[in-house]
Amino acid sequence: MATKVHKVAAPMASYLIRNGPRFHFSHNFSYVDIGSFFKAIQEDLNISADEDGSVFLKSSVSNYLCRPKELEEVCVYDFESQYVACKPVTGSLEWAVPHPNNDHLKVRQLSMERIPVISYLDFVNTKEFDGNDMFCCKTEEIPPEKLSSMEQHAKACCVLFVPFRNVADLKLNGCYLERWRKVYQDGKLSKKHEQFLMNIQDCRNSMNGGRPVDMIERLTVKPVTSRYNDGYDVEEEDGDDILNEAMDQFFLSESLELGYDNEFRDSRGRFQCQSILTRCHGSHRCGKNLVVCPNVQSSERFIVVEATETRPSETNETDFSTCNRHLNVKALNELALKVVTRVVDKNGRAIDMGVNGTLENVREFAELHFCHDMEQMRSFEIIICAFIDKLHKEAENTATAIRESECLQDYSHRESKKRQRDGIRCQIGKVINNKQLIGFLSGAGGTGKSLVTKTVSRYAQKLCEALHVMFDKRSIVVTALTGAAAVSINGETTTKAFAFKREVRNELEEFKHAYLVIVDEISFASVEDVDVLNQKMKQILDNTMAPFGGVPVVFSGDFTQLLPVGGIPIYRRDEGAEWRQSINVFMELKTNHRFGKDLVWGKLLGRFRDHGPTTDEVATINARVVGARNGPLEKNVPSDAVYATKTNVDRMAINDAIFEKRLEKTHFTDPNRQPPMHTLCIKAGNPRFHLTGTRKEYRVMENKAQEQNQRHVRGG
Ligand SMILES: Nc1ncnc2c1ncn2[C@@H]1O[C@H](COP(=O)(O)OP(=O)(O)OP(=O)(O)O)[C@@H](O)[C@H]1O
Repeated sequence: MATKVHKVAAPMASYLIRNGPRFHFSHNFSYVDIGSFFKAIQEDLNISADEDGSVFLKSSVSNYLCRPKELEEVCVYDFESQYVACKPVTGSLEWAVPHPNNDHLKVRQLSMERIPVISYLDFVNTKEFDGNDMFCCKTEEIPPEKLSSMEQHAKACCVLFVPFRNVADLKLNGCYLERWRKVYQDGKLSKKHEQFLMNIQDCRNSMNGGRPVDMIERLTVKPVTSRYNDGYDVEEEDGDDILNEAMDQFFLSESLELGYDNEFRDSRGRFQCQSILTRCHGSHRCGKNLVVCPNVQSSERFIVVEATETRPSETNETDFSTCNRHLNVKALNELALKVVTRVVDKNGRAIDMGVNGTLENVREFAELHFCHDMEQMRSFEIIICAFIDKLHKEAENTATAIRESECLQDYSHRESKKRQRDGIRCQIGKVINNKQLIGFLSGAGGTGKSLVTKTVSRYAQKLCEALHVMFDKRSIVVTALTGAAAVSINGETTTKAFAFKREVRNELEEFKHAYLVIVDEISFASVEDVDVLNQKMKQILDNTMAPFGGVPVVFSGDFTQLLPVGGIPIYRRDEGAEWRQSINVFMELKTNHRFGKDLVWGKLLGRFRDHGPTTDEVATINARVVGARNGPLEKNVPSDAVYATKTNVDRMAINDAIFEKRLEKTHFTDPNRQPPMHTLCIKAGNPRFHLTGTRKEYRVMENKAQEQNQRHVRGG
């Protein structure tokens, strides 16, 4: 890790370690190649050199095998972390067995331990022999296929933690497993080594397990077509059973001491699953999923499902077996009659609800999610109605085939359903004036633009699921002009989604079920960007007649925020006229929700945006400067405060200061003491200044790095 606020994940830390020259490290590393030990074992650990003196075994292997007599009881792990083969110095130890480089190398103990870097791929996943028993303690009869993976696992463990000179030392009764078992049972494995092994095994066992899928792919809801045929009952699944099961899991897992890891929503979007790394001695577990309800505060976890509308589906003639990606009018008819469930808290307040695509339902959903913000509610209504309208259109396109399959049904019954659906569609269509929506969702930062677009996706996802229609990253194409904005709305960049930088290939298949396109951070778009988007969408969707290929589009952003890099902004009177004219709905959000805890500040920023600062407002800000007269004191700045700085030099200085504070708490001033294992300090700069982890040296290095960077910035 680097500082309190800038943590480096394990893969990045490992990358930095491997590509070190540019960085300083508080700890040293040594690579333990267990693979070469395995290879040497095959050759019976036979160390020899031929006539011209070339060594048969890898040096790390021969170093260990010839280690001095004093180190007889030292295992590979400790040898690699505490000793080194080097030119003879006072106090260095003699090899016990003639070493291939006997004449110019001896063994010396390091003053500062190194961290052995071990590849967990050399270990076996303990799931292969059940029970996650790393120490292979279970002695009951083991099936032969499990025995061989246990043996392999025991071999790796023995090589690392059992002192040996020859293969016989690693085996008992001819097998590694017996030796490893004995070592553990005799208490010869230290607690420290046990912990290291557990860490390695955790990495190995969790490989490819629980890795969250692509953020965008997570949205995909696959249609479940067989449910109806299997007698699947909507009311039953929406009822208490699923909830009780989820809550059972939740309470069960709460009793454990857990560290949270990944989070993802279940496919129904109702519960949030958290996958957790758990670890217990003995019955060693690696990962676990638990389910919580995302909308409920911890004090209000008891929730019930209440079906407020109990009108049952009026027929049982549903046949969704043909329904896959394709919508049909019948499914839409059925949906309007479906029970709409609401999840309520213990006080009876609704906290989540089902969807059925009617205008009434859309409005209720909006009320639930936007807490009386009328502009947000209206914007949501317009955008989601454009989506639903497109769904109806697609259903109409597939209607011919469906009608044929329905020809044996009672004509009048079919007609009455059609009338009902036409009524619903008419209401939805009116909201968007029966036009292709090309909307602009605007509002200052914090007014909830992202929340509106996310809620649209949420409703759409639920609706598609209820319709048994595939919902994926192309059902609503969520894009943003910048990568950072794209990540924050779980989308992709507009450039990537619409092939800005390459020829359009055959994307129609991928996009033919696109019901809505969202383009966020539109202030970053230049006039050319919008033009390219229009052309590309026409090409991809194979529809040159309608703007943007005929799919509803919502541009979202705030022109008082950042401008395009190097292009002409689209709000310019002349150049952006075409874009402005294409917009047929303008939605502006006005209530700022980001500053709920500091309304004065929120209002002040709002006025800044609209009119520029007044003298009084400048005075208000100055009164809040840390250290100013009557202003807040530095010691009162919360430790998790976010800093905005103008230059990288300031940013670095602040980060360094935070890090320095942490070191004060965790590191010793004595340079001879080992830096603690919990913090690995990696710092860019000149590697000549070696970071040993003491506070004093760190400060020296920090000043040098600072100086260099200052020079760099000034010079550049
Ligand atoms: N109706 C609401 N009720 C409560 N909180 C809300 C509401 N609308 C938005 N928020 C909260 O306000 C914060 C800002 O919302 P959001 O990020 O959607 O704004 P934004 O307009 O997209 O901002 P920016 O332009 O900076 O990206 C978020 O934490 C969001 O959850």
